[in-house]
Amino acid sequence: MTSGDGPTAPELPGLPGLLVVTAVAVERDAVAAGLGAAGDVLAGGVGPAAAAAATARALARAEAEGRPYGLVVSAGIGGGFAPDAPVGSVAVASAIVAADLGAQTADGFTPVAELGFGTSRHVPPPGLAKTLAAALDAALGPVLTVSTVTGTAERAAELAARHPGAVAEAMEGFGVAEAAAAAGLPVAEIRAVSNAVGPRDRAAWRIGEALAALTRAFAAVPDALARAGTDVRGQSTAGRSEVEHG
Ligand SMILES: O=C(O)c1cccc(C(=O)CC[C@H]2O[C@@H](n3cnc4c(=O)[nH]cnc43)[C@H](O)[C@@H]2O)c1
Repeated sequence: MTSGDGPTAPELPGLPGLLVVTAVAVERDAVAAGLGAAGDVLAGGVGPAAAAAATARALARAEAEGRPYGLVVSAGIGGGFAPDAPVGSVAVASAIVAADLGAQTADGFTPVAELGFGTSRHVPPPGLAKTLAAALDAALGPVLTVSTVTGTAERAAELAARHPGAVAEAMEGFGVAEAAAAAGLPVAEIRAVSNAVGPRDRAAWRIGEALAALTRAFAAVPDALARAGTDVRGQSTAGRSEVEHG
């Protein structure tokens, strides 16, 4: 269900709920079309800061209302690293990495953790990530969070070299993960690939194809979560978020 559509699933006390956070409304609707009543879907805005703020607010509100979530998933379209994640495919994060959070000097890039401040990486439960990837026929690897969409082959090569095995980049995962971590909740990230990470060619983005892949992927998520032993149920009382974007 989408956040704000009112009660669509029975309240199941004691079972943790699923919150999926997308950037914009078309992604939210694509996820909700696949997921049905198995979770709440919120469009929280583009970029890590908007995503973190919207996620934190939704989690705090649910907790205050006595219906805490048990799992948070960042989802939407994203750029795919060749050859593992071609356009139209799905990527699941083995790690959610803030790829441009740190310091850039003539000697190169230093992640924020190496500077002694916080972390630039969140790791979803490994069994959950593996099970999701298998069920969704998805590439499994680090998914990078960037504040600036990669637009050159040089930058794509730099990111791939710094993050071996990276399968995708997007702009919200790390923000969602920071909010989930602050609430003590596990996080996952699922991206449907709309474009290749590389030289900017906005006309070549296949957004419709990626949104269709997102819907198909989320139709398989409830079974995958059950298989992974992550027992989540749709919340019945989520109100419309005041932080809806799209
Ligand atoms: O065309 C541009 O220059 C441009 C600049 C900033 C943002 C955009 C967007 O369209 C927002 C991207 C939106 O979709 C996700 N996304 C999709 N592909 C990528 C990618 O290759 N790299 C990073 N993010 C991507 C992202 O999560 C945003 O929500 C366009």
